[in-house]
Order: sequence, then structure tokens, then C-alpha cells
Amino acid sequence: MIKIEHLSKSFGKFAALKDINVHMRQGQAISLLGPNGSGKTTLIKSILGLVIPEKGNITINGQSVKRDWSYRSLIGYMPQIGHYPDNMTIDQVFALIKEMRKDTHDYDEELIRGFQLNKLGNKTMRSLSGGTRQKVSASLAFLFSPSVYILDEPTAGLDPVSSELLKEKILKEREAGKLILITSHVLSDLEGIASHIIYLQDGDLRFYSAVEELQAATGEEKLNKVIAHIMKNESRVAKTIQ
Ligand SMILES: Nc1ncnc2c1ncn2[C@@H]1O[C@H](COP(=O)(O)OP(=O)(O)OP(=O)(O)O)[C@@H](O)[C@H]1O
Repeated sequence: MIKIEHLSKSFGKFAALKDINVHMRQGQAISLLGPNGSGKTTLIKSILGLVIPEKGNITINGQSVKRDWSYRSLIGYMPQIGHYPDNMTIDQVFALIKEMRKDTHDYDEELIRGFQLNKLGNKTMRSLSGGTRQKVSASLAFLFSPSVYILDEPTAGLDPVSSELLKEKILKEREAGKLILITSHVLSDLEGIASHIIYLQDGDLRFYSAVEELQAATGEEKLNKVIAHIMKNESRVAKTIQ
């Protein structure tokens, strides 16, 4: 579904992504992990066409992201920080985005109702708390029932109830066979959601494996323990999972 081949991106002399090769398939929930600055957002933005890599190819359903931006309608993107016109109300933001996506009228408003944003429709974006802003971003990512979700730190800033609600929604979409790419530093949030892990470090793809495979290789069950084990014993585990 998303194929990335020999992708490299530098900012000046700094190499943010180095020869990345990944094939992401429908039905996978891939957790993109790695330390701060390891290249996760740069990879996501390359898929979205928001960052232009100097080398390599990305195709979505065989269509290159370089020539034609229509592939973006397949993707629901939740950015780390959503930017919206300050003077617009929540209702106006949803109306504007729907107006821009006239190709579909089949809206998924489950999150809007779940987060009770329908009761805050007259509030301006300027007046919203960080968490409520996140709820708007999440609701927009799910609004058009896309085939692919790209979620950058989706639960950051959400209260525990809202975070659970969002996780349940992600799981439901995974069970519906969608492709989900998700970054989070809160590994417990990915427990039970992630089917695969991509681990980036210093712009290198260290591994891309099924969670079950990593659990078997490390002898650990919980995701945070699996990742901690791999980080401590990287070269030995890498041999097992390759
Ligand atoms: N527009 C830019 N100009 C210069 N350097 C950039 C730019 N965008 C990213 N970088 C650098 O590229 C590297 C990778 O950044 P990126 O945002 O992809 O990391 P990340 O893994 O998403 O980090 P985090 O976990 O903190 O969100 C960092 O060193 C960052 O400073």
C-alpha cells in the first residue's frame, strides 16, 4: 500500500533520513518509534508530500507521491500540533474542511460526538485548551473514513478518558483493515494497537518487525519491555529478527 524505496532527506548537511526502505501493507498498525530527532516526523511528512526528499521514491497504491496530490484524499492525518485559523469556531473549521472535500459526504463523526465537540461548536479555535485542539485534530483525521491514518503523537495532551476513546477508535479502524501509522513516546498507548514496529535512530531504519516476532525474540510481553530489551541488546536481537 505505501512503498518507500531508498528514501533520503537532508536539511543542509544534516542527514535526517538515510536510505529508508519500507513496504507498509493494508491492515497493519505500524508504530513508528525512535528517540527525539530520529526522523519520525520527517518520514511522515515525506509520505504526505510536506517534505521533499532529495532521493528515493514513495508510492501509495502504486501512485507516486511526487506527481499528483490526489493520493492525499486516502489519508487521514493528525499532526503533532494542529494549526487552525484563530478566529474560526469549531463548527466553521469542520464546515470549511467538508467544503474542501466535496468528493465525499459519508462522514465519520463518531469522535466529534465522543469528544462532545458538537456542544462546543461556537467556541473559537483561539479560545481552546491544548487538549480540545487535539480533539479537533483527531476528529478531522477520522472524518472522511480514509484508508490510511497517519497519527503523530495522537494522545499527547489528551485526558485519560479522551485518550481511551481515541485508542478504541484506532483499534476499530485497525480491525476494519485500515493501514495505521502512529508515532508515540508513550509505549503503553500502543499496547494492543500496534501490529508492527518501525524503529528509527539517527535517520537509519534499525528494524521493521511484527510485534509478535519482537516478543518472541526478546522473551518480553509488554511493548515497553520489548523495546527496552532491544535497545540494551540491539546487535544480538537484530540478528534474531532479521
Ligand atoms: N525543517 C527543518 N530544518 C532543519 N532541520 C530539520 C527540519 N525538520 C527536521 N529537522 C531535523 O531533522 C531531525 C529529525 O527531525 P524529526 O522532527 O523528523 O524527528 P522526530 O523523530 O519526529 O523527533 P520527535 O520525537 O522529537 O518528534 C532533527 O534533528 C531535526 O532537528
